[in-house]
Amino acid sequence: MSLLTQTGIASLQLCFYGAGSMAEAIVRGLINEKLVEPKRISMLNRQNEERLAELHEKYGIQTIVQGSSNESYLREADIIFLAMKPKDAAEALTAIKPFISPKQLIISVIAGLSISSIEQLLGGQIPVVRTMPNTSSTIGLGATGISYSDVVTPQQRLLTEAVFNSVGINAIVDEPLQQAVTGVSGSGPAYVYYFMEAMMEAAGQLGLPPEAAKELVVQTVLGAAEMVRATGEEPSELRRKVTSPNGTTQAALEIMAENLFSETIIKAVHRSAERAGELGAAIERSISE
Ligand SMILES: NC(=O)C1=CN([C@@H]2O[C@H](COP(=O)(O)OP(=O)(O)OC[C@H]3O[C@@H](n4cnc5c(N)ncnc54)[C@H](O)[C@@H]3O)[C@@H](O)[C@H]2O)C=CC1
Ligand SMILES: O=C(O)[C@@H]1CCC=N1
Repeated sequence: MSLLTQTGIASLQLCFYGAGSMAEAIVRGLINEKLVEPKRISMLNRQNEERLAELHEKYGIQTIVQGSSNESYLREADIIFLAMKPKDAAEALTAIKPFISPKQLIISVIAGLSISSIEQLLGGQIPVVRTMPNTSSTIGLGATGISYSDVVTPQQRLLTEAVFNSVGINAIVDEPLQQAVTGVSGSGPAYVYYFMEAMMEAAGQLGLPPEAAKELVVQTVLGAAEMVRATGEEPSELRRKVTSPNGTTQAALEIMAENLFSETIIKAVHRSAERAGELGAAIERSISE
């Protein structure tokens, strides 16, 4: 029997609270992987019927604007995913508290929001999972950091890991390390896209047609990531193999080093992690006010 079958996930009801890009990424992954039937997934949003209609059309999931029949979807869900922006979290969790019971599993994807803040807002005995996924979950290549509250059962852990395994890989981390995960893999896809944008711009400046530029850049990034994965070699070693003495790569890397490429990336990752802490602290302040 597969791990997924053992968890019994196919018979559960899942409710996503917040209908943004992260919720869509996970839903799309779950449906593509045939882990859960669309009719077992509901999604609630504060507003924006158009967005919900689009998601219903695209995935066949149940979509509901907050205030209509959302109460029953929340009560009946076995797993509730919290997927609104950090600034909306305190208000949203306060609003759903009356419909939540300790039989349910809460999985948050909200940057910075601590397990203790969720417990404060929803009540202490509810099993809570804090995660930091990324948007590559959409295509089954996500990377998710997972942390559990003390009352999450071994079965609920299996279930959580099955969900995030179905949309990529995951790492179980101590909760304080979720800020680091945010800086590395939560925000990480954006750094890679930024790098690709710059590569494509340079390709255009050098005369390559946009389509060829995009294809070459995409394949280069894909190939480089796959080389690290498939060979098991360190990126520094693979970089050395590309870099002929006094050749073209060395010339390019010298420009990068002169312009503090490495230091800039390191600073950026630290800043993202720090920002996750700030977002969490702002929620904590709003709870104690
Ligand atoms: N986008 C990303 O790459 C990642 C995002 N996250 C986290 O996921 C969460 C959502 O991010 P996105 O999907 O990018 O944001 P988004 O802005 O695309 O979606 C947020 C959704 O929540 C809804 N919402 C806001 N207040 C609500 C309320 N009171 N009740 C119900 N729905 C409400 C909004 O209408 C919107 O549809 C954030 O907390 C973010 O930190 C985590 C990892 C990666
Ligand atoms: O930018 C953000 O705040 C979210 C969290 C990680 C990726 N996106």
